[in-house]
Amino acid sequence: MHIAVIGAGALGLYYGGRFQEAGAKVTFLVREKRAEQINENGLHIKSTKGDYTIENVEITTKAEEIADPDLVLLSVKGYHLPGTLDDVKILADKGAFILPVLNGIEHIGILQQAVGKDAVLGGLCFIMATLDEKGHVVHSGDFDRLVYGELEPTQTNICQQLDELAKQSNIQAQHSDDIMLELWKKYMFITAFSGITTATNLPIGPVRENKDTFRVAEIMLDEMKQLANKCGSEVTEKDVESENNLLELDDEATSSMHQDRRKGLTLEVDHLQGGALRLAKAKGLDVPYIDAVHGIIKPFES
Ligand SMILES: NC(=O)C1=CN([C@@H]2O[C@H](COP(=O)(O)OP(=O)(O)OC[C@H]3O[C@@H](n4cnc5c(N)ncnc54)[C@H](OP(=O)(O)O)[C@@H]3O)[C@@H](O)[C@H]2O)C=CC1
Ligand SMILES: CC(C)(CO)C(=O)C(=O)O
Repeated sequence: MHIAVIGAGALGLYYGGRFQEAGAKVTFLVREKRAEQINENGLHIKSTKGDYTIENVEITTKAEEIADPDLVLLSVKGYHLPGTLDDVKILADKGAFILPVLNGIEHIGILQQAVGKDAVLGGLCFIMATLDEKGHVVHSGDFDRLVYGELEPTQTNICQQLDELAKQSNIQAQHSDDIMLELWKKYMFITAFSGITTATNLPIGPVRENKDTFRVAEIMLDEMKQLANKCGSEVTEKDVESENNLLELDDEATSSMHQDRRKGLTLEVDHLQGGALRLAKAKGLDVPYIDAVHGIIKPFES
């Protein structure tokens, strides 16, 4: 399989690297500055599951130069999605399916509108990864689950090819038969987790210790469940409980959004909490806790 990775950031480099390690052909489509950094330092994975250096790195800054892609792994931040759409179209026109792994939900509709429903798969990840100063990915924690699945019946074949590749890869992979439900469950969790850790500027331990603070996160989970239901996804109370790994995370665990706040980087506030508010408004649903937390974290967005 030939995989084009758009965004050789934390997730793109990690999963692209793992797929290359398993024998896939992987081309990274990057922007100029990242290309210079990769040419200088190469691409390397530092991971609790074993390090890996990508040999014979294939990078390009032009989507037109990528021949016969089967799959595009789209792993940019939500605020960079509009800037990738021309390249996504070029690659979809060459016959590639698009596997977005962004947190959130709005990007699915945006991509479907750009390249048609048949080309867009559903995908998400559970992993803690970041780039270091050399542009190498550092994977911490012991999980790296990639969940993917068909949003349209025409996507069975490419998902089966991905199953075969995933079996050979050093990652936890799950082919879901209801990827929309999985996307909503992750969206529910990440909206609450990133919201509360970023708003308090604390990891989950101290948040959990203070009942009044933790209750805010729990109510956000409930509001997200109601939103998922309004949007046609049957997230249940049981899903809320089992997705509520807020209770099981290590005390120091925090969201990638909170880590980005600590580093002074741009945050995905509009893509995650902002997206939830737009959807809630369209469905006539009140989500006052998400609204309040969105307001609190907005000043740190950029
Ligand atoms: N990191 C994590 O642990 C997790 C992240 N996620 C989600 O995954 C998504 C990706 O996050 P993450 O990998 O951390 O983000 P990163 O910021 O590490 O990587 C994104 C990369 O996209 C690149 N990029 C942006 N626009 C373009 C473009 N037009 N063409 C090519 N490359 C581009 C950026 O490159 P440049 O250097 O050019 O700016 C950057 O390297 C987010 O939605 C995040 O919420 C989900 C689970 C865990
Ligand atoms: C919670 C976590 C680390 C799980 O992948 C995540 O998605 C994020 O913080 O962005």
